[in-house]
Amino acid sequence: MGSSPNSLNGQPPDSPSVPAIFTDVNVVPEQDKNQLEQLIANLEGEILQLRQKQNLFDKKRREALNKLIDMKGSIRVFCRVRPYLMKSRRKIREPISTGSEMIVVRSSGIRKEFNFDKVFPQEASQEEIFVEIAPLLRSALDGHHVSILAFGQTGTGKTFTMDGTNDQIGIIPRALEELFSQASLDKSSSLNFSMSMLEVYMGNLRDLLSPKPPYRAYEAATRYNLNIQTDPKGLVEIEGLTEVQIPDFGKARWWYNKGKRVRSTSWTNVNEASSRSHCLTRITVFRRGDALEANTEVSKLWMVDLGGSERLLKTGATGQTLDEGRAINLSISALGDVIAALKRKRGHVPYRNSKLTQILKDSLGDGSKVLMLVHVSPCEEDVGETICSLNFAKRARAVESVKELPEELKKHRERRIVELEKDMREAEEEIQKITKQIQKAEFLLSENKKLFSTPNKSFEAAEKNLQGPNEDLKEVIRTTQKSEKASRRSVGSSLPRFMTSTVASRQRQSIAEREIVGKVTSLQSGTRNSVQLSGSQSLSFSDFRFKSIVRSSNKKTRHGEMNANLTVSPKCKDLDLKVPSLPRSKMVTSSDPNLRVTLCRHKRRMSDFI
Ligand SMILES: Nc1ncnc2c1ncn2[C@@H]1O[C@H](COP(=O)(O)OP(=O)(O)OP(=O)(O)O)[C@@H](O)[C@H]1O
Repeated sequence: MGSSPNSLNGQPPDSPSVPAIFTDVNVVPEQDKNQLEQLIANLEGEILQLRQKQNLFDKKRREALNKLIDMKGSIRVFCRVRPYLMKSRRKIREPISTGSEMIVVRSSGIRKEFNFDKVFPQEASQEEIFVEIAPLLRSALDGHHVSILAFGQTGTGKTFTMDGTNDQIGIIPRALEELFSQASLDKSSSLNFSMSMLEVYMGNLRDLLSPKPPYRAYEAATRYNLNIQTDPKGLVEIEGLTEVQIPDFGKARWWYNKGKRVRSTSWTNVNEASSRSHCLTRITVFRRGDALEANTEVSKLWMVDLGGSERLLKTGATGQTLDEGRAINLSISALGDVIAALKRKRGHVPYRNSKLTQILKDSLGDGSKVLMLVHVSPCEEDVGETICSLNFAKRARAVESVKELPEELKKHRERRIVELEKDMREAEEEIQKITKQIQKAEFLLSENKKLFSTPNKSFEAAEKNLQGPNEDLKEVIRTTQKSEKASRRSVGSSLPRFMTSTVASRQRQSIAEREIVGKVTSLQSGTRNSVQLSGSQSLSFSDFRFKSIVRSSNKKTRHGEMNANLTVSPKCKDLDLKVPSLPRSKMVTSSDPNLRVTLCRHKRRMSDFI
């Protein structure tokens, strides 16, 4: 799930295809190798330090998010009003009106007001709902158990919210995608996921992902009655439940669709495709820190589409459908009791009253985050059901709701929330910055390692290899040699005065060097201008070979025969020359804290070029 060590900003750096002919020219003498070795060790140390810093900020971010969610309430309740459907009878005076955290039901002279953490009106999009869910997913990735439960009257849009349609994707498929996308950004730990899906149908558990055994009826194969076990630590496990590894979003989506197809649906008078059971999707998150904190944390994310609560008389249910309805209602009421007991911090929490609450036992209590999404219909004829559902949701909501807090405490709470949000943002920004620095350092490290492993052949030997058909490349190297010989007199302190550089030439040279450093830095940050060299392959303007190659290539450019491997920017031809070869004493290093790239230039022995 991490990116390649050489990648910059998650992108593999552009590495030029280095012709073998140039590889042989890359000669690293012994003394340079020692220096290179030191450089590699420094970079490794830097990476280690940066990782430690990254872990620290990640811890800060996790703590801030956790406090933030707890401050907002670890059991939160959202309400969503379904839009009118084609078949709905619409009255001029609508019974439901909404505010951002309030819903009012008016009918036959009664007026009831309910407050929730968030109320989504009829026109709310799937995206708007998901935005509010996303922090909980982050919390699950951080190691907390999270449960997202959709409930409400039959036909009010629970399945629409949780699963959605092809063009209006719901919470579960979005969450799957988001988990993988967040995991790919998380460089401080490695995250792996597995998935299970089950259905609680008439008090029995059915594995929705169980493999289809040959020679067996499908129904029989899936109608397992699974046992729920609780280990001494209080962790719940469902015996024999299929758990599949999901390495990527595509696989996750595939398994999810498979489980969905098995879910039982049957016909009632209220909803054409009514869910007759509770459908539970569990994503288990395995979070493993880096070597510094190597333990694996396991957390569960439950996304539950509860069966429709309904007045059984109204649905016209009889026989099995009536029993299904009763079972659904019983377990929803048991869930309400559990949440009420948790909220009142009662010693006894009645988990055992239903299979649903037994399954969710370890994901509803202390340290877990619970989000209940109550769904209601906008229609007049459903007002009774709507009030029932809203009363249930109200019971589930935290007692210490913000409305009931004294003004002073409310203000303090709001201030604290702003502070925590700021802390979280700052920590996230730092993490991003450090991640980029690590990527750069890793890139430099790998480049220098490549340089280190370059075979130590002589330049003459390299020249012997110049037998290939590429005359342009040969020409570049020959010109380089000639030019180096010719200009070696200009280097060194023993040069006659008239041959030393003028003020103007020194200025030109220093501008040129600065620009090269700039080019390399921009390459490190993943921006590909016309620079085709990796960091350690850049040439300094003062390098003889560089100058001569520039001259040679410029000449060629003028004649329109530029070598395909050489690119010259129209703006600054000399400085943008890209040669996919590696001058022997050019190493790329970085200086902490900003990992600024500098070219480590070395004095050359003149014999190197003869
Ligand atoms: N927000 C919405 N926007 C558009 N259509 C919606 C919305 N909510 C629900 N619907 C539509 O209403 C119908 C019933 O929705 P859905 O099946 O999701 O209800 P449900 O609560 O899951 O029902 P049941 O409990 O019987 O399974 C579907 O046709 C669905 O597409």
